[in-house]
Amino acid sequence: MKIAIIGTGNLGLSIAKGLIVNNAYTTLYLTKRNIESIEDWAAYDNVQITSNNKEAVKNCDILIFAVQPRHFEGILKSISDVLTEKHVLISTITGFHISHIESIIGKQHFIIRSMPNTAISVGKSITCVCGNSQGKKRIDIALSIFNRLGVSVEIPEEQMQAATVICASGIAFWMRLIRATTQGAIQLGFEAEIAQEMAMQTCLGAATLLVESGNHPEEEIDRVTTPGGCTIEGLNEMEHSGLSSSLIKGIVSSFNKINQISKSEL
Ligand SMILES: NC(=O)C1=CN([C@@H]2O[C@H](COP(=O)(O)OP(=O)(O)OC[C@H]3O[C@@H](n4cnc5c(N)ncnc54)[C@H](O)[C@@H]3O)[C@@H](O)[C@H]2O)C=CC1
Ligand SMILES: O=C(O)[C@@H]1CCC=N1
Repeated sequence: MKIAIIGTGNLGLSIAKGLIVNNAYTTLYLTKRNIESIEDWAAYDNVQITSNNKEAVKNCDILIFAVQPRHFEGILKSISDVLTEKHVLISTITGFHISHIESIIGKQHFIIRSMPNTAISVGKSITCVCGNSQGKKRIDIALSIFNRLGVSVEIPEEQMQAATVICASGIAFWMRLIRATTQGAIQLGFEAEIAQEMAMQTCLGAATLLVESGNHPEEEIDRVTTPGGCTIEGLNEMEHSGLSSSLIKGIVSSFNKINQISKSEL
């Protein structure tokens, strides 16, 4: 697979790392306006670095766009004359609707909208995808790329904003929970390093329990909460302080914001 990542910033570089570690390309082009910070990546086999998007498009079949929303339209216009029927376009751009992409380059192209997260760099992204009517014919290509870099699911485009909050912003939400747990552990007397190790591994253990058992979280909670014990004491105190409620309110705020951003992109 000849893959170009157009816009190699935070997300683009995470995708590049995932592709390189998993050996999931034959040729990989990484583009950026100022390539200085990514030049070292040219040391990997068959990785080309350029600021010339058209060159990357001409030499690749799969185009993954990871630029800020405000830059996307201009980039699409600038490459539209070199797009051909071989190209599959995969956008990761938040709030940028497929109809908007079609209005710039036409409906005839294979267009896929995706929402990965930065854990794609370690092969652990949950990536949601959807396509235009042409793109649906190539959705398997997108799913197979993203399945090598984690788990992917096809969802209706209407749910893409919600998926962005839960899956992409979700990385930041879970990081904050891990950090707060670490701070609690430090207060209980652990050194920062071991405190973070304990918080991370417990988080990983909890998620793995659910992934592997298919159980509901409350079933696993019941196994931990000894009647009259310390776990239920702590959990109830967290809930009195609004743990679940504050998480849900944060998710809804994030969703409202993404809808606002998305409207201004239309
Ligand atoms: N960061 C994240 O966790 C996620 C980001 N997204 C979306 O991915 C997109 C990129 O986000 P980030 O990586 O965080 O942004 P970023 O600002 O770190 O990266 C964007 C990159 O695009 C480059 N760029 C700008 N104009 C260009 C051009 N004409 N040609 C080539 N490269 C150009 C910039 O130099 C920059 O390196 C955004 O639309 C964002 O909404 C989606 C899911 C997760
Ligand atoms: O915060 C943002 O707006 C983008 C979308 C999801 C992750 N980063």
